[in-house]
Parts: sequence; structure tokens; C-alpha cells
Amino acid sequence: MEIQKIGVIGAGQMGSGIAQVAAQSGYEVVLMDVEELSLKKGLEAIRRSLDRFLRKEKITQEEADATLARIKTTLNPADFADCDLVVEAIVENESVKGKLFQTLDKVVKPEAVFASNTSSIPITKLASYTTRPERFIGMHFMNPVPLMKLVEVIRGYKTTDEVTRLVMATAEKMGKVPVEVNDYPGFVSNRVLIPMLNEAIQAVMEGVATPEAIDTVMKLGMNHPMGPLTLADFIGLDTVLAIMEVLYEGFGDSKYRPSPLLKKMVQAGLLGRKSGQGFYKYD
Ligand SMILES: CC(=O)CC(=O)SCCNC(=O)CCNC(=O)[C@H](O)C(C)(C)COP(=O)(O)OP(=O)(O)OC[C@H]1O[C@@H](n2cnc3c(N)ncnc32)[C@H](O)[C@@H]1OP(=O)(O)O
Ligand SMILES: NC(=O)c1ccc[n+]([C@@H]2O[C@H](COP(=O)([O-])OP(=O)(O)OC[C@H]3O[C@@H](n4cnc5c(N)ncnc54)[C@H](O)[C@@H]3O)[C@@H](O)[C@H]2O)c1
Repeated sequence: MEIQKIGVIGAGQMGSGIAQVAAQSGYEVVLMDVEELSLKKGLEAIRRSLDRFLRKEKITQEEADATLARIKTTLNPADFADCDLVVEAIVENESVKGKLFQTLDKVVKPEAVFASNTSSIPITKLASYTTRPERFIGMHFMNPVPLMKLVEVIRGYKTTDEVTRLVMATAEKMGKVPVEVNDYPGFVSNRVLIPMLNEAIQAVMEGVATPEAIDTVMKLGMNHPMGPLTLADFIGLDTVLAIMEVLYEGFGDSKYRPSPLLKKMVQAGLLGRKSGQGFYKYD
């Protein structure tokens, strides 16, 4: 089987980035969301990113135009019927993702591969919502997708070798470096990263230091490109909380208990950059 047409569901931070790199790599792309406004915002984010590459002469105007021409948007899952690969990047919630995959399973051709960009939810669990667990896999991109090289590839319990090879090759064609990891909550990336962010949030709650000071310590002390609070705001505090809850539930270990401050901020709608405020304010 060859991948020619890729469906992407969710036009948020990750979905818009995945649609962009897929289209930049020559794939035909269908991008879906629940409302026109989200699709419009997703396309705007893609244009902004392409403009940045244009300014740095990393791409030509023709390449930017061709990339946008390869992306079709829709609100209708039926438009995914002839996709070869469908990548899901919607809210980090198992039952919402499961319901979506049940819908897709009925309309997308049986030989198509389903991939989830989930940050933490076990792939074997998500695959169990479909009738094609052999053709279900985790394809975990990093934020911001156009810049970050890594794609964590996670097999479910029933994922075939053929599907794993196909998805690794697709990630390479997108200019990414696929790394295969086993199917445990948070995989490798978030099992290691997100507890660090949660601990930094705990340090803010306990008054160890201000967010600015904590970020400066990690940037100058550990050469991190972004401090942990800036990164948490960048990822989205709702997503950071959802990942901690998956780790806590998945491992049953109190070391993964989400910070009460994190919970309170999400309850207050302070989700970080995407809501205009988190630990910092954004224009
Ligand atoms: C949660 C999960 O499930 C998994 C995850 O993703 S975990 C999060 C993983 N991601 C990270 O850890 C990101 C850490 N941060 C970084 O690496 C860097 O801050 C960054 C690459 C995001 C930005 O780099 P920066 O130097 O801090 O800021 P900035 O100056 O804005 O950007 C650097 C360059 O990239 C460009 N750039 C940034 N975002 C871009 C985008 N989306 N598209 C195109 N270009 C972009 C900027 O234009 C800038 O270009 P110049 O060199 O010409 O100035
Ligand atoms: N933010 C990150 O740094 C990051 C990195 C890697 C993976 N992820 C994962 O990617 C997924 C998306 O995260 P995000 O940060 O892009 O979130 P986001 O909030 O920016 O975007 C999610 C998008 O999905 C749409 N959506 C929600 N339910 C939908 C449905 N049923 N059908 C179609 N569209 C729907 C929303 O309207 C929104 O536009 C999550 O599983 C997250 O854990 C996030």
C-alpha cells in the first residue's frame, strides 16, 4: 500500500502543523474540525508558518502556494472515505477520540491506516474502539510541528509490521526522524517531560520562586530553549493536565499526581498561549 492522501482531524496547534508538513512533503491533505472558525484559524496558522519560512528563504513562493493548494478543509468525516492514512489530533480525551474513531471506522476504506497524535493515551486502548486494530498506530509529533524533528511511533498490541514500516517511511518523507517506542502511558517523551513541568508548577504553588525565575533557572542552568512554565503555556495547560491524569491513572503512582495549581488554572480557563493567559499573558 502507498500513502498518497492523508486526512488530519483537528485543526488546532498540532493538526494544522501536521497538515502543513504533510502538504509541504507532497501529500494530498484533507483537514477537518468541528466548526469553520477553527478551520479558518488552522489555515491562518499554516500561512503564518509558511511566511516565516519564506522570509528566511527556506521555501519559494511557488512551494508555499503549492502547499496551500494541496490542503482541502471539511466539516464532514465522509470526505475521508478514500484517505490512505488518517491522523487524529483532537482534544486529549479517550472517549472523545474513541467516538471519533468509531465514526471514521464506518466511512473510511478498510485498508486505510488510522494514527493518533495523542500525547499519552495508550494506543492499544484507542485501537480497541475500531474494527482495524492491526492498522492502528500512534504517530506522536512534537510542537511546533514544522520545526521539531521527532515523531514517536507507538505500536498498539495488534499493530502489524507492515503498518509500522509504512508510518515510519511516511514520517521520514515528511522530513521527520521516527523513533519507535512501546505502548505505555505518556510513551517516552511525556513520561519524562510532563512530570518536570508539573513539578515546576508545584514550585510556583509552594512559592519556591516566581515563574520568571524558575524559567530563567532552567534556561540558563540547563540550556532549555524554553523554561518549564513558558513550555506549559505553549503546549496548553489543559493538555498538560490531561497528560498528568493519564499518567496518574495509568501507573497508579502518586508521583504523577497533577499539581492543584494546574487544576485550578485549567478550571479558571487559563489554558496558556491558546487562551491568551496562563503563567504569562499573551496578546
Ligand atoms: C505535549 C506533547 O505531546 C509533546 C510535545 O510537543 S512537548 C513540547 C516539545 N517542544 C519543545 O520542547 C519546544 C521547545 N522550544 C523550542 O525548541 C524553541 O523555543 C522554538 C523552536 C519553539 C522557538 O524558538 P525560539 O528561538 O525560542 O523562538 P523564535 O525566535 O520565536 O523562533 C526561532 C525561529 O523559528 C521560527 N519559527 C518558530 N515557530 C515557527 C513555525 N511554527 N513555523 C515556522 N517557523 C517558526 C521563528 O520565525 C524563528 O526564526 P528566526 O530564526 O528567523 O528568528
Ligand atoms: N499541544 C502540544 O504541544 C501537543 C504536542 C503533541 C501532541 N499533542 C496532542 O495532540 C492533540 C491535539 O492537541 P492540540 O494542542 O493541537 O489541541 P488544540 O486544542 O490546539 O486543538 C484541538 C482541535 O481539535 C478540534 N476538535 C475537538 N474535538 C473534535 C472532533 N470531535 N472532531 C474534529 N475536531 C475536533 C478542536 O476544535 C480544536 O481545533 C491532543 O491529543 C494532544 O495531546 C499536543
